[in-house]
Amino acid sequence: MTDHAVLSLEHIGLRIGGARILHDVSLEVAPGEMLGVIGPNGAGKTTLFNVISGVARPTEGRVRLDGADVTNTPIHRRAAAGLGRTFQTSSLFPALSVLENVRLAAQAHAGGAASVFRIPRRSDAATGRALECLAEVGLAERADADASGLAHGEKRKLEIAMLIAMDPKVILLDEPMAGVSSGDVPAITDVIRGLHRGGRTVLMVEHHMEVVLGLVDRVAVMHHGELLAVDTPEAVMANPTVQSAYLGEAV
Ligand SMILES: Nc1ncnc2c1ncn2[C@@H]1O[C@H](COP(=O)(O)OP(=O)(O)OP(=O)(O)O)[C@@H](O)[C@H]1O
Repeated sequence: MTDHAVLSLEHIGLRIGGARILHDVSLEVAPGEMLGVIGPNGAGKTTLFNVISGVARPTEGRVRLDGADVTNTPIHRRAAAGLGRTFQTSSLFPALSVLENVRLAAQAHAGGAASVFRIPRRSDAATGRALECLAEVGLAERADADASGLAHGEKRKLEIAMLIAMDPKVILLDEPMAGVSSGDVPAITDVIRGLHRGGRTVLMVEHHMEVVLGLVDRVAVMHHGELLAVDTPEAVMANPTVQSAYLGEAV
């Protein structure tokens, strides 16, 4: 491992029963880097994110966050150490306002319990932080709307605002464009680009190839649980092994 990696995977392997889900995956991610993870269906992308975030334990190898071995660290402690994963839409509180949802995330990060029964007062520090996060994703003017009334693309922005409120060093985005209408793709792309500009490290699994190739510094290509290539988008697109992994389809 180099001194510079904010996230480091060392020879990660995962077997479930007799099945080899991940095999010898080694990867180093530099601070502030944006890395795309691509690969055909079933390649192991989501499982790799599960290993990084602590949802799954690898059967071989180590995960390091800022140099510290977090391989056996539970999910919530990894989150407190700066590893953030997008909230799914199902984790929004639909009856609360957009602002209140983000404020709960800010409050949870500050050490309070995220509960609908303990909503902090409007004037507190968490409110200010929540408003900043909403401004960062372009949702400030929707602060008072009910979360349930948001359009799908706006909900995605709200999920990202809630993530920012947790102040993560490393952000994992699992298919941020899934279910997003083509009209909303440019706006969500801009929000993700903004995360990166803020100096955060972002890893993104995404099937929408144009989005990935247009956003990331490097692309990691997975196939059958192994890392086939990690390189710039241009080099990956030109890589014959990668092309054959996609069964001859244009990448
Ligand atoms: N808990 C599990 N038990 C058994 N097999 C599993 C388990 N979790 C994942 N797998 C298998 O591991 C492989 C990788 O799955 P994973 O969801 O990580 O792939 P993926 O690249 O994210 O796929 P997709 O692009 O379709 O989301 C698949 O063949 C899947 O069926």
